[in-house]
Amino acid sequence: MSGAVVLDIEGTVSPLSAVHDVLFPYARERIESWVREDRPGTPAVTAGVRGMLGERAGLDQVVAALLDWHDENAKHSPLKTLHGLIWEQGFLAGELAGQVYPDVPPALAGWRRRGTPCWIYSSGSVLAQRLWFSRTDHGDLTGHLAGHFDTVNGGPKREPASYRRIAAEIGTPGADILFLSDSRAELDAARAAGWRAVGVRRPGTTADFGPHPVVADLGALGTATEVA
Ligand SMILES: CSCCC(=O)C(=O)COP(=O)(O)O
Ligand SMILES: [Mg+2]
Repeated sequence: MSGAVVLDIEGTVSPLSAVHDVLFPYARERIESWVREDRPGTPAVTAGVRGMLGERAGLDQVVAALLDWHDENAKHSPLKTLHGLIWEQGFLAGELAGQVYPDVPPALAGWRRRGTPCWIYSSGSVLAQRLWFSRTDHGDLTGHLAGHFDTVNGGPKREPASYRRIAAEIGTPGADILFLSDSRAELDAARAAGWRAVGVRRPGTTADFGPHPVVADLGALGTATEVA
């Protein structure tokens, strides 16, 4: 076996609406109370926000920054960490569940069967990713995954350096890694790092993928993924 597959979540294996209409509102309602009540894990989030705003930022400024970043869909790590902590409570309470397109479970199973490790790289925190794949509308898919990268252990998704770091971490040359995403900027960054990059255009989306090959679902990749 050689090669690996790396998958984006939102807009690629999961509908945008599952994140934007369900997960994000669930988190937004709770951001302020979690920070003010110093819930487990939030001191590190507050410290991370202060690291970005300045160490003297008061709690009101920290809360305002998190809410602004949330509303802008900024991918700053302290916000994404807080999202994961809040969502964990929702998943454990049965109020949230993962959602993937129907072509995703068979594709993951196929890569696993062929001995091709499949990794996730999302701006959502590793905690959020694990919860998402462990409780999907198609069951627990975590057994198909080799591991997870986010903006903390991988880096920003639009920077080639992040893709070089991940390739080194998983011990696979970039030329043998297939990256699938709905974002042209992410595909550009992966390609600049020497990865193979393929756009995924889901129903209702009109992204311009520029020079990158595009598929409508993971089944359309066929055996071409035998980078893989
Ligand atoms: C289920 S993980 C939450 C998704 C998320 O928070 C996010 O920002 C999605 O970004 P992606 O990199 O997967 O497009
Ligand atoms: Mg995406």
